[in-house]
Amino acid sequence: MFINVEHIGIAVKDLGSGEALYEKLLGVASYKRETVESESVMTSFFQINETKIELLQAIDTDSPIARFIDKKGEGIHHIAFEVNDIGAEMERLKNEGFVLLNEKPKIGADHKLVCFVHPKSTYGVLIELCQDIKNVEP
Ligand SMILES: CC[C@H](C(=O)O)C(=O)SCCNC(=O)CCNC(=O)[C@H](O)C(C)(C)COP(=O)(O)OP(=O)(O)OC[C@H]1O[C@@H](n2cnc3c(N)ncnc32)[C@H](O)[C@@H]1OP(=O)(O)O
Ligand SMILES: [Co+2]
Repeated sequence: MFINVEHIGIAVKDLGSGEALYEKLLGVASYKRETVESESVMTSFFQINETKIELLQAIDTDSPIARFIDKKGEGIHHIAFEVNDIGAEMERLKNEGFVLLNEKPKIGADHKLVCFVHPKSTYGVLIELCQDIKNVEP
């Protein structure tokens, strides 16, 4: 089951400048920076009540963020939904014909297990599913 929009991912060339601008815009500071080596990204999170913004900078040229910015420029990169059971939701979406970008849930930022749905399945929007690791059945 999808619960809510967990975060909106925004690709930026430089995290420091992105943080300065979003701090000015939102009126709150980033609450954490986190590098996800497996995704070749460095992230910075802002939270306004239940809504989070995730700024993403590539940490190498092979990063999906680097390719995205090369192709489309800086801007909204993905929408992440919190789900109650990422394994079950991946199965359901696969059966519904959505193209998943990873076979199994993978470790994301901010203590989450994540999976991505190919934008070609979703009218051009990269969708991320995420489940808080503390809510995952052992
Ligand atoms: C996990 C840590 C953190 C978290 O929240 O926990 C993150 O969110 S990390 C975010 C970065 N990681 C990912 O995005 C992983 C999933 N993404 C991918 O596997 C690729 O980026 C993929 C498959 C979406 C695109 O791969 P690539 O750029 O190598 O391929 P193409 O350039 O050929 O793109 C194919 C097609 O998709 C369009 N595209 C690419 N990225 C996006 C996007 N973010 N939103 C919408 N559309 C996108 C691209 O323009 C191509 O379309 P076409 O019409 O063929 O030009
Ligand atoms: Co994300």
